[in-house]
Amino acid sequence: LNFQVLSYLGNRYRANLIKLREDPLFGSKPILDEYDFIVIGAGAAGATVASRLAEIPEWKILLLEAGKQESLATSIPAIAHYFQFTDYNWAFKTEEEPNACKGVVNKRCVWPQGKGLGGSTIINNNIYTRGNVRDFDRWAEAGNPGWSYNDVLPYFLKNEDVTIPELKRSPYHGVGGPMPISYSPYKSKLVETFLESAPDVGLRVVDYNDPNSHVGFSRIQGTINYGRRVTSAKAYLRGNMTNLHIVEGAFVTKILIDPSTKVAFGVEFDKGHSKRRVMARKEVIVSAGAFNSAKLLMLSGVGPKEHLEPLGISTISDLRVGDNLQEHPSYANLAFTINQTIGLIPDRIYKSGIREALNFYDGTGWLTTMGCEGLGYVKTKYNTDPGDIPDIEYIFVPMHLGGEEGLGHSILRRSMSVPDSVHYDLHKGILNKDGWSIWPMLMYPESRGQVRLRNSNPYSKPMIRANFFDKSVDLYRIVEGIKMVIDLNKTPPFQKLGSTLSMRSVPGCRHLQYGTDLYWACCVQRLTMQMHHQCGTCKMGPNYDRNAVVSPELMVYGVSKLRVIDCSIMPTITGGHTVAPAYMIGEKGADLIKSTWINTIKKNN
Ligand SMILES: Cc1cc2nc3c(=O)[nH]c(=O)nc-3n(C[C@H](O)[C@H](O)[C@H](O)COP(=O)(O)OP(=O)(O)OC[C@H]3O[C@@H](n4cnc5c(N)ncnc54)[C@H](O)[C@@H]3O)c2cc1C
Repeated sequence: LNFQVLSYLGNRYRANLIKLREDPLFGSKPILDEYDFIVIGAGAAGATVASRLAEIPEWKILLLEAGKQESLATSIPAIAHYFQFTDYNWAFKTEEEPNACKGVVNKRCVWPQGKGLGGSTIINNNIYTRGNVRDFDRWAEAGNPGWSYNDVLPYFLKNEDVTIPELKRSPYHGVGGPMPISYSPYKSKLVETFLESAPDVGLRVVDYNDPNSHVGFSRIQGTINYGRRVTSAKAYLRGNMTNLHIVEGAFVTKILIDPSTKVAFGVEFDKGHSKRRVMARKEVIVSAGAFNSAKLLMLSGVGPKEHLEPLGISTISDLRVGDNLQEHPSYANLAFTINQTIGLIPDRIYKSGIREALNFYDGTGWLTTMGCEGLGYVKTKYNTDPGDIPDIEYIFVPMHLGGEEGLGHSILRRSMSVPDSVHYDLHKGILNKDGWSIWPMLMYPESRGQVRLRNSNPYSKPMIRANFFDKSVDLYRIVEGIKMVIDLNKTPPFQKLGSTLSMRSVPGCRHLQYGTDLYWACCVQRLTMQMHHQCGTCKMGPNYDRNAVVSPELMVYGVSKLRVIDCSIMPTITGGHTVAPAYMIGEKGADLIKSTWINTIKKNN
């Protein structure tokens, strides 16, 4: 019976694989010498662009992806963090930071980015949030026509297929798009407590993706279907598009740009042990994510001249590539314990592994959880905006970091690079005890970081300076968020569970009085936690913006036939997690390309 079940699962998995070119397993066609469009990177934005371009049957499109296909295991939302320890992760790290990451392993914060057909959507946490109306209106006000909230809303809707019954009729949700949006089938009792506590702090339960109700608490809308992860590859690349050639294991090392005409005409990439060149008749599109898009442009001569020339790279267009890096820092070490066994304790759940596997097969059970279950959008005392614009996001997790001992051993906190000694000291006495945490995430950082080449070798990882808390208000907004979470714990719904804050202080901050602003600031600076929402490194802006890398049409300044379409184009980070905006950017980017070339075709006729 077991054999039959396994071979059934194996066959189903194989039937779902994307057919690749030049792969002996699939006996498919060779890569051509020339395409109309070459898209680099099959992540959230790249897969979207490539599949939308393939809607034009006369066009031939090549999608190059450095990583491999997802697997049956990566479709399990609950174990997302494990894949950060596999080759589905580019596994970047910050340099030593002046104001952050001081207590993590080697004082360098880990910075994952997904690698494979699906990009970061293979390893992300499936949280689907779009951000605030003002985020996009500000992009437009900064000289980017076509990017206001009203302009981009149709692209959010085009991506979405909401299956949450109460949201299906909302004009702010899409039905029938490639990306299913649902709640996780698994719901802990603790998330109900979180939602019940909203009125006690003057808030409502809202749909945070409705532009009229951002501030409030909610369950998490997720990019999942029947409890399974849906990646950009699953959503966009499974169709039978014969004009779209998809190649995995293709590491792009350079964009080919004619130095005299400044026209992009192809790419160079490594596949297996061979170096390849493929030409683009119409455009090259860079969708390699905020670190690798910046890196690839710089390797190809597009970037700050003062940085490129000493590395021996001649500058084709002197642009501020790699500046303006933004991210959402947070703090994940608040631990509350409760007196009931209703938390998510991996050890307890893994011990009923067979039952959970069968549940997952039916699209139910613990394995379908995203780990975090609720979001709260709140305003701190630093937020003077009269509108519906929060400055801190609460990420509600029905477990504290001390809850993952035993089976499934400390994967979550290892993914945050918290050293063993700190972890066991901080969670002494509460290991594997039921409880919860809220991670307060800074929504609009004022500090800006930077990405630079380490050298001119395409295989070297870029230098990343996050520069967290360069502006101290960023730090103190998180501190306010922490204090507000501690107050939330005093509300009746949490108190009914005997919820208690663990007051063991963080090693390295014990010289400060527990609970003061200085103490919490020290904790955040030592155990800085990140959301992996890197963006902004190829900033979109008008031609008079000296820091802009791409135009509002996403064309790289100073080079023709070259666009960047991914999170790196964001002028400012959105107020929420970034995958929904990445899909929106991909959808809109594809339309911008179509409007350029379809109009040209018409004009020529
Ligand atoms: C661990 C983690 C958790 C996250 N959780 C959430 C969440 O819950 N909700 C949310 O909204 N957002 C989340 N995010 C962020 C979100 O997934 C990203 O913002 C989004 O996927 C970015 O899309 P992108 O297209 O810009 O880049 P990516 O999706 O990262 O895609 C870039 C692709 O380009 C490929 N590539 C790079 N360089 C090359 C090269 N030289 N040659 C060929 N291919 C190349 C990469 O392998 C990758 O496949 C998370 C991210 C991570 C890493």
